[in-house]
Amino acid sequence: MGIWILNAQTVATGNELTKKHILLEGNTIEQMIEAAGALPETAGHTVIDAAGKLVTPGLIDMHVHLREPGFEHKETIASGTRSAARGGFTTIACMPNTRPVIDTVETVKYVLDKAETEGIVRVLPYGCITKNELGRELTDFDALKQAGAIGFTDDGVGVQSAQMMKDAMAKAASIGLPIIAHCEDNTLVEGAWASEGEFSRKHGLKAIPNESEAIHVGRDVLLAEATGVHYHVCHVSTEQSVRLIRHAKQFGIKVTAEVCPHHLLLSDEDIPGLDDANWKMNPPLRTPKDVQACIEALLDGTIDILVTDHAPHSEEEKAKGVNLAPFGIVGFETAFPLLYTKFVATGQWTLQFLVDKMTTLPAQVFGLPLGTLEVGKEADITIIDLDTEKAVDPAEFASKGRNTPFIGWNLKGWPTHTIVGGKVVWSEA
Ligand SMILES: NC(=O)N[C@@H](CC(=O)O)C(=O)O
Ligand SMILES: [Zn+2]
Ligand SMILES: [Zn+2]
Repeated sequence: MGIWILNAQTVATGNELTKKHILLEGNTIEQMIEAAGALPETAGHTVIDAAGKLVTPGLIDMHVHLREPGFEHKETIASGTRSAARGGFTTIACMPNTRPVIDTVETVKYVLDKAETEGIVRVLPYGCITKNELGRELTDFDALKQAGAIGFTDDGVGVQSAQMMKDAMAKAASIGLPIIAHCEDNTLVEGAWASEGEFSRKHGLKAIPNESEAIHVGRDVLLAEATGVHYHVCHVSTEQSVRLIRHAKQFGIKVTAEVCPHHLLLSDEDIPGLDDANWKMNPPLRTPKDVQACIEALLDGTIDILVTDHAPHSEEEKAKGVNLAPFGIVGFETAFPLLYTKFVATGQWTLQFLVDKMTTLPAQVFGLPLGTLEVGKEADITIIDLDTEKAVDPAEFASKGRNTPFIGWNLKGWPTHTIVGGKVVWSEA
């Protein structure tokens, strides 16, 4: 018994949609037929009527924090994957800044086992670049790869030593896995949480300059050139980083990059004040000029993909005030509606552009056999209601985290069904 998705509106080119009936059997897409004339014979199958809805390849998020092991009060693999599914994501790649960090075979296996038993979407773990993310000693890349790590990153902190980064890149290149870099020079950011801009000036705050990010990007593209590694830049947020990535790509350096919805939709000038830590994230919200540069970079392909950097924290932690609260905001359950409403519904992006940046392109960048709607491929599918407008209400989140600056935003583009390997893992109640 399979699943027939009837009258699915799939993305053709631009904003054009093609109506199809799609049959899922086992874990694969078995048939896709033009929806014209009589309906297919559906007896013996589950039927989902997708009339009027958008049907896309399952969304892929290559930068998320699931917090397990160690920070289960913030999120677990169970709650995090439910949050992902509710946001339409079928595959997520999780960062290793847990406790313990994911720097051993055992911890990689722990995450994969938990994902298998308690998760509801595909979970791909990254391993640490350095032991304990301390920047002093490389982890065992061969062993971590063997255990299932899909790349290496010390996300949460930048690798401060150029020599350490170069060694990491050389090793990663030799085993064909990417380095995913959180770009941040610690000597330039100490004690600050807001970026250099109107907001920090107005409030007399010590500020994080754009160079703190871009210095690492500039250093690392040179090291990537020298080592031949696939180098992927995390959460790009500055005009300077964009410029360096664009330049590196022109020279044929194997660099790819990601950007988060919040760095495309919010600037430092939107931060309402000093009493809400839901506006505190790393990298910080930058100036309107940086926001514009990131949007342009996504449009011209300098930035390859969209990610959420879903970073849940508890309400108690975020209530400590802007100076003490941890950096980070949740992202799974608002990403698609935010981007659809603000960029596609306003006519700035095509639907195809948005969907590609969240499906086909992340799969391509990381070499995953996912991200397309084709017969014979994995039946990972997201069904989305593009019409119903609803306000963001964190109380409805499946995530344990409620830390979002987008509370109350009226959005369209809410997922209604998330299908992983031919199974409906989440659907709207
Ligand atoms: N993005 C954040 O603000 N926080 C992330 C760390 C990170 O992605 O660097 C976290 O782990 O909370
Ligand atoms: Zn980071
Ligand atoms: Zn992160």
